[in-house]
Amino acid sequence: ILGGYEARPHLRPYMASLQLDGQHVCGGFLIAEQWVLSAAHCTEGTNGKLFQVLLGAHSLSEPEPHKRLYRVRTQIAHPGSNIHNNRDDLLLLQLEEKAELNAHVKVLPFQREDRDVEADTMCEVAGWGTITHSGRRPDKLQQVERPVISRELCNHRTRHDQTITEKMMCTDSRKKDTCKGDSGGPLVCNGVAEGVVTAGSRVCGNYKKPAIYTRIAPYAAWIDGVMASAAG
Ligand SMILES: CC(C)CC(=O)Nc1cccc(-c2cccc(CN)c2)c1
Repeated sequence: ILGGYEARPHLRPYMASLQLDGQHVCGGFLIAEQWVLSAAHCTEGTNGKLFQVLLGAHSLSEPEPHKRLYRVRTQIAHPGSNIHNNRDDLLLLQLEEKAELNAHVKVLPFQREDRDVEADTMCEVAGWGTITHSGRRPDKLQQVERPVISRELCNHRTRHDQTITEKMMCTDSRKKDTCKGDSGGPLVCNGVAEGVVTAGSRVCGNYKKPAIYTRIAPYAAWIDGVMASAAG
């Protein structure tokens, strides 16, 4: 997160850190006791290795009472996701066991009504992604408030030039923005997860490249289907 600030500890008990060999790679969030939603592009370069999911954390390094690392039973990328564009950039992770829910570990409801969030709506996004252009990584969860911008503006020739589909949404990226390692985290508007951070043009803090999110509502049926079929 560029231009943000340290989150109040455990005010976002749904936040997950997707880790490989103890290193934070991407964000994610708890959508059910045994399921985390993140971004498919986070699996780039992992050579099919499974993530581990850290829940209940504020600091990535310090011991905290409700912090717990979960193994992943299965990772399911949306069948439409690919490395060439940001379309269908969603990843579902089934934990080896149900997460122990408590004050620091909670499920975040996601939007199921497929209607655009109005432009200028202030939303918030949090993550352990880089906090400087030089790529400094924070130890503690950061957050920032960002206004939604219209798809029309986001699709302008000088911005993302007609690549933003009706299954995506954008927020202003002037100075305050998502950045590397924030992918997979939720864009929360009025307490509901409306979007999942995607890398887009992999540029941060430049108003010409607004932040892009995969809207969740259009994928509610896919998410429910995967969770139901894996329920076993
Ligand atoms: C395996 C993945 C971590 C690879 C990756 O995502 N790289 C990468 C590099 C630079 C910026 C970003 C990035 C992320 C989220 C939002 C934005 C733009 N606001 C950029 C993402």
